[in-house]
Amino acid sequence: MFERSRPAGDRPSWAAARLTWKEPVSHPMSADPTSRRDIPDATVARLPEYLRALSDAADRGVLSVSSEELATAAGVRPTQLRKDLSHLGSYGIRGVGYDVEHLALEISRALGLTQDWPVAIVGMGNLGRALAAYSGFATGGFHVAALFDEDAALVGTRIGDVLVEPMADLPRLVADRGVSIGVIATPAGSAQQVCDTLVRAGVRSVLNFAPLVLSVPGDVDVRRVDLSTELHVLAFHEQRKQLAAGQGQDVGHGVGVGR
Ligand SMILES: NC(=O)c1ccc[n+]([C@@H]2O[C@H](COP(=O)([O-])OP(=O)(O)OC[C@H]3O[C@@H](n4cnc5c(N)ncnc54)[C@H](O)[C@@H]3O)[C@@H](O)[C@H]2O)c1
Repeated sequence: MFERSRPAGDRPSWAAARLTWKEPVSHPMSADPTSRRDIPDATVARLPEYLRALSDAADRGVLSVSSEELATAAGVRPTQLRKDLSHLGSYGIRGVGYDVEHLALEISRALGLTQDWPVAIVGMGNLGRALAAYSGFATGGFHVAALFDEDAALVGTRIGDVLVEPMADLPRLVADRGVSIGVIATPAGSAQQVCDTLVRAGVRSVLNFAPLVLSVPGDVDVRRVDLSTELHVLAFHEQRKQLAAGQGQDVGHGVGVGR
């Protein structure tokens, strides 16, 4: 159970809180922004889950949470949570726990979500259109700044307020709109070429939905999202459970190399 609460709705919105948040002068990370590099990658990977749990708590009007409550909501051990949050300089208060809003803002700041991130999406097919229309981007400081496709029939159409632009205009629009993150939603066959175009235009962070490993210069970060991989892992565990229950069966599917 979460400890203290106030009525949902009687709190500033996350967006408003993000905009009005002021760094405490004495905070270790405000004194030296480069110290954020000391947060281990595994901790960084768990921070979004903590933020989601805190956001859920705030939506219910909860003011403070214990490390046990937050750990349970995020699906980690309390010791792991405390260790992760110690990298942010957040130790909570004994008997009170963590202030939900303050911790959410600290995590948002550590993740870089307190600033605006213009995103460009390339490939306006089924997936690209769904991503472009996804309103959840805006809550993290991300906004869809540009959309691109090579298909002349799609260029000039709109998804929400944003026009689909031709690939030839990508370098200029990426520069003009300060795009910092590129999303690749093209078929695998064109993803490397699209990635090269984004990188040449100055993009240094790429979210790749196409099923292939991209080659990029050392200063470019690539994250790959692959639902098939997640399903494969689930299938593995499901198979284990079935075998343990004595009902395993091989229905003769080939190995899934043709994603
Ligand atoms: N990661 C995941 O979990 C996941 C889920 C679904 C789809 N996908 C992948 O996402 C990609 C898109 O899937 P989809 O169903 O939207 O495909 P789609 O065929 O509907 O759309 C692809 C779009 O990319 C455009 N395109 C192709 N080459 C291009 C290029 N060189 N420059 C600019 N635009 C180009 C096409 O004109 C088309 O509009 C595929 O690689 C697919 O495998 C990944």
